[in-house]
Amino acid sequence: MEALDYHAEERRKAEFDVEEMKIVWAGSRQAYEISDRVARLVASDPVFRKDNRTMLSRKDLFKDTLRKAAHAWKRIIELRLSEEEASKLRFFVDQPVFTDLHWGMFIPAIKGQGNEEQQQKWLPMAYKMQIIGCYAQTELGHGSNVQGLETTATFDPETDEFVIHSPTLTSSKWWPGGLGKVSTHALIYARLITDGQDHGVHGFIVQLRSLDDHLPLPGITVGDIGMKFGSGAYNSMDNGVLRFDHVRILRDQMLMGVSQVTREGKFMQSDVPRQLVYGTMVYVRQKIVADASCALSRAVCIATRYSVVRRQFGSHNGGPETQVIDYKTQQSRLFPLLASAYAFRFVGEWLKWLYTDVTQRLQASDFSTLPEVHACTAGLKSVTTSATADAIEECRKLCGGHGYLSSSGLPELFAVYVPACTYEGDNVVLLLQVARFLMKTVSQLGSGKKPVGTIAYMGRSEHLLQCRCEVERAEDWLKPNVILEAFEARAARMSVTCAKNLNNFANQEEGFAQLATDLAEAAVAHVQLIIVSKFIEKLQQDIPGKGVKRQLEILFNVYALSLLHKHLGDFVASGCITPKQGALANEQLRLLYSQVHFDNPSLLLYMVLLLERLLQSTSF
Ligand SMILES: CC/C=C\C/C=C\C/C=C\C/C=C\C/C=C\CCCC(=O)SCCNC(=O)CCNC(=O)[C@H](O)C(C)(C)COP(=O)(O)OP(=O)(O)OC[C@H]1O[C@@H](n2cnc3c(N)ncnc32)[C@H](O)[C@@H]1OP(=O)(O)O
Ligand SMILES: Cc1cc2nc3c(=O)[nH]c(=O)nc-3n(C[C@H](O)[C@H](O)[C@H](O)COP(=O)(O)OP(=O)(O)OC[C@H]3O[C@@H](n4cnc5c(N)ncnc54)[C@H](O)[C@@H]3O)c2cc1C
Repeated sequence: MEALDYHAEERRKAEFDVEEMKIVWAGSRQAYEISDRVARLVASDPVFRKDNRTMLSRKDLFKDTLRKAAHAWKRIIELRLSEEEASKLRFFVDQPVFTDLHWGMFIPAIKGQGNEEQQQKWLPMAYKMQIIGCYAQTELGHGSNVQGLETTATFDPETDEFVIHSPTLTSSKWWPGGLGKVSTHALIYARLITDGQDHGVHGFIVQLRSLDDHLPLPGITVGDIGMKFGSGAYNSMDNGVLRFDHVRILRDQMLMGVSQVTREGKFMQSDVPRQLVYGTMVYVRQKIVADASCALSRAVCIATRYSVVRRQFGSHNGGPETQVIDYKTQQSRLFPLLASAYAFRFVGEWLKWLYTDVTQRLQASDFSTLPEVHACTAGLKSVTTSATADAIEECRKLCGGHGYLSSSGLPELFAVYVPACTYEGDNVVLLLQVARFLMKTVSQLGSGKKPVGTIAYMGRSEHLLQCRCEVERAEDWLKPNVILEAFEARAARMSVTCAKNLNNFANQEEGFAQLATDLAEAAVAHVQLIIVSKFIEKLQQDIPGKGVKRQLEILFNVYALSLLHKHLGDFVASGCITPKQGALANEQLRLLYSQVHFDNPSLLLYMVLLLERLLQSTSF
């Protein structure tokens, strides 16, 4: 049977309503319709072709990218696409490009950290792309440590200007996307200095290139930092280097939404947390979580198609060989990745709500949920991108030799995706931020301050440290409350143990440094609990369509039980489950794999409906 006929056959065998499942994946019928419409628009437009990407030189790749970006902008204007449709179109063009940072960071930063006048001045030009902006925070010497940045912005009361300067080689801005060739402006994060006093890092809008001839302005040295990982991939992006030699900007070019400098040079810190200067990073981190589910679904889609079509060994009496998807080892490697795509999709939907909620609260000067939002965005960005990067590599291996071919789509997908573990915050550094939040919560347990939201379970830690999971048979692991309690007990035990061990150190900072690995692992346990709990909440919603909810329940159990199996040591050490109960969980997982199989290609292949036209380079 031809591969495509087989796919059609597999779809027909689906025991659930594929059309409704597409809506679940997209988040709503409207979102699905927009995605499908824009995906068809991109797939049918030869300008957006991708199959030649890995064969182009860096220069031709960059020209090709500029051409696509210009064509995308032209189509957005011609078709009067909405902001959501335009964002989808840029997403489906699927090539790292300067507009990612212009729309994804430069504009959000002005909206989040600029005052009303600055928004009115800069946003209209940015929306019309009369100026192109980038987000220039990282320097050659500092990326993770934002408070270590060296670029200076010194206020000159004589002229009512800031002098932007790169005092050292390591203060050179290094990495900003869009900086190397395209951006006319940058959002520069620099040390604010007034009257000899250093007020820490703040944002400044600085013009880099002339709007007439695009040449760098006086005092500006700017260029591209060169080839990056792999051919094609992120080399379509002009990540750049930038140095300032006493460049003067007007005072009103400091973003004044969070803090201000008066005409007299007085620094005014509004009564808002200084960390709002980091707000754009929080915004992007929550976007990256949803993006992880997309990248993961693409890799799993390729690996599933291969696994359904590929046959190897097992022929009897000249009959067909065995489909590799029927091997238990293939299933145990592939199906948890399929389940993870859904898990990340749903937690990404929730995180978008959490971010929207905190944005509304901030407008009412309610900062109460800011610490939790920071911990959730940092932790989920870290855990989902690490898992997705590992999963894309696993999908390559699941496809045998073909997975290593560019035409499989996997090498390019891997090369474009893996920097997500680094940009917008190194994943370990972000886990340590989560750990800091966990330790602070544990330290306050006796204070009467009741933990709420995603950390509420910590308020039940006394019970959780004693609880024993009620599992006597494998099918007991199919109960969401049993799984949830196991994950809560594991996370609580790991955090409380770290907190106790920290008390063995006279100096908390020294203790945190010595226990950093344990703290990072406790952070992972906390974040995985959030993902599991949001999947459960999704299943508690009304999910229409024949068999759709049933399939999602199977995927939930595959996701949770495969994690439990992978981290069994943590769960058993927490005392909440016994080795025998762990074995029963693994037995249940094996049973689930056989259920997922018969629907798997349909589950996956409907996702292909959205993406296969974009995986033009996938040749099998
Ligand atoms: C290709 C596209 C694919 C996917 C994306 C899709 C859409 C996205 C849209 C647009 C983006 C486009 C493309 C994305 C691709 C590439 C872009 C990449 C851009 C970048 O990389 S920009 C640079 C990113 N850099 C970082 O993330 C730096 C990481 N470091 C930090 O954030 C900080 O240095 C720190 C948090 C590690 C430490 O900060 P600090 O020293 O000031 O703070 P402390 O650790 O001392 O903590 C003090 C206190 O503050 C709290 N805190 C810290 N941070 C925050 C925060 N952000 N919000 C709220 N609170 C915060 C901390 O918890 C402490 O509180 P406590 O109560 O005192 O404990
Ligand atoms: C493709 C790409 C695009 C980018 N785009 C932009 C952009 O547009 N704008 C921008 O400003 N930046 C951008 N960046 C830079 C990016 O944000 C930084 O690289 C990132 O924040 C990591 O910082 P770093 O490079 O200093 O890594 P480092 O912090 O030097 O990390 C190196 C190692 O040190 C470890 N480490 C560091 N600190 C600690 C600690 N306290 N405890 C334990 N371990 C620690 C890390 O875990 C890691 O293993 C981009 C980077 C990439 C790769």
